[in-house]
Amino acid sequence: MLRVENLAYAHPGQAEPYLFSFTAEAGQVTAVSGPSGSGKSTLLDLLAGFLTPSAGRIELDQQNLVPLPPEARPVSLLLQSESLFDHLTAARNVGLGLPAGTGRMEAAKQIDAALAEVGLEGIGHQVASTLSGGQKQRVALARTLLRARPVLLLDEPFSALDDETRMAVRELVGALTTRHAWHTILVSHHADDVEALASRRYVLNQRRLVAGQ
Ligand SMILES: Nc1ncnc2c1ncn2[C@@H]1O[C@H](COP(=O)(O)OP(=O)(O)OP(=O)(O)O)[C@@H](O)[C@H]1O
Repeated sequence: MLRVENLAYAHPGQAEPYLFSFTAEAGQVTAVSGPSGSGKSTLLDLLAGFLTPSAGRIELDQQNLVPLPPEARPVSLLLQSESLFDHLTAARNVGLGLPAGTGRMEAAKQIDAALAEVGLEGIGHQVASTLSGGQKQRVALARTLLRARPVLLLDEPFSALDDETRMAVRELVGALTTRHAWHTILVSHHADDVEALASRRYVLNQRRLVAGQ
């Protein structure tokens, strides 16, 4: 279980800190919504380690993550778009999720398996700039698979996609979360994404997270 307790942070110039507390279960999507400027990205940045809280804990299965720098956290981040290197092939982008020193044969095997799992068998040779928005998000998810980190942060991940693609990628996120027991935190403005995916919902209100409907 991911347990966030009284995680406090104020941006420069803010008199009152955000104070975040919530829990997220393995294998489930936990949604965080709230109006623009309410602090959703601030929460994700704290979880990813890009911001340092003034107090509070982030515990994953009893381990406190707060002292860990971003690269050592068991956390992956998937944004709206632009998370691939456009000049690299899909396979090279996926391979960035592998630990340094993975042998070539082993890397090729794992990359192929990850691409197949996200429904992109056989497109490994294609340069990322030639892929559709939905394919790019699938490649980013394949890279996340190889990173094998148990917390997945999603910041408006479907916003740049057309309706049909968004539903397919959304379904894939749900399936991967269940299969790999990820603690997936979804930040979304879209009620239908939250409705379709989230087992637990929180709303940011006056610098606090409150249980949503
Ligand atoms: N580096 C910063 N310095 C000062 N204030 C900041 C900084 N980053 C964010 N803020 C302020 O903190 C508040 C929360 O910002 P945040 O980006 O977390 O909101 P959000 O809910 O993610 O918004 P949106 O939905 O528009 O992305 C906003 O009032 C913003 O102006």
